[in-house]
Amino acid sequence: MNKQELFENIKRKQSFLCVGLDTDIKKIPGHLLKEEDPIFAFNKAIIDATAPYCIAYKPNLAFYESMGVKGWIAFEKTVEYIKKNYPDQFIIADAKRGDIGNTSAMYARTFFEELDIDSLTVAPYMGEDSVTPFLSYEGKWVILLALTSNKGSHDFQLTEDKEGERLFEKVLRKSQEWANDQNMMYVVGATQGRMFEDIRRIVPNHFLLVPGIGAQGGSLEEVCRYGMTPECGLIVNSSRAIIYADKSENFAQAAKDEAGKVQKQMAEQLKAARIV
Ligand SMILES: O=C(O)c1cc(=O)[nH]c(=O)n1[C@@H]1O[C@H](COP(=O)(O)O)[C@@H](O)[C@H]1O
Repeated sequence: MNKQELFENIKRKQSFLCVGLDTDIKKIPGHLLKEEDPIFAFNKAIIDATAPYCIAYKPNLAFYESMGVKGWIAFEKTVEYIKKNYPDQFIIADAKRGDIGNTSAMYARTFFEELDIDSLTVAPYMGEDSVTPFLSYEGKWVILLALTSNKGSHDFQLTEDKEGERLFEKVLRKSQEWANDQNMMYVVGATQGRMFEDIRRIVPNHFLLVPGIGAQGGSLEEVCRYGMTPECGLIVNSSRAIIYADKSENFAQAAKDEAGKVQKQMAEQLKAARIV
């Protein structure tokens, strides 16, 4: 999916919500455990319930890999299900990969050839040759970690060099030598508030993947105030607050209600910015 198609989907659905499929066998409703593949059964119900309100899904690989082969199968089935039934959804494999060049090339093959997923989160800290193997796939996206939502983002990302440039700023600046706003996005946590202003000075047109609303307490309103562009430029993720809104047999309806609520707030933001 290219940038223009993504923007068209955002306008049509009046939403820039990404539902995070962080599916934990210990958190899903008990009645699903008798299903042959409980993780996939849960994801399928969540996807069917939330698809009208979102434009992207982000399965986080940690939740699947923690279950070994069974988890990997559930992940593949989930990706296939979205592609077959909701082909307008942008799929993000949240795997935070990146390694020496020939190893990154194998990760790229896994996610972009074998699974044919739209995008992958990538860690930038091994530098250019660890990122460029992901960039040779037409129509695929690298989503590079820039300023993350967690407390530990202060440990490295906010440290300054002698010239006063912070590490996340260096990541944003340097990586533009490798890619552009048609094949790279950046992760910026919703908890980072006014930092979005600094980020937009360096990357005014790139899409940002913004996790951290909902369970982590980030403010959608603040993210939009400081981070939105004329083409929206935001994909805002919420995982736990949507998929575990209710742990009874009513879980899918509760996820639908929660996604619907966030979509309404997003529609208001898009209207206020005169995007829709
Ligand atoms: O790359 C990510 O998606 C990510 C980056 C970041 O800075 N913070 C962050 O929370 N995430 C991911 O976004 C999701 C957030 O989940 P909730 O806090 O449950 O909405 C998890 O899958 C995290 O791994």
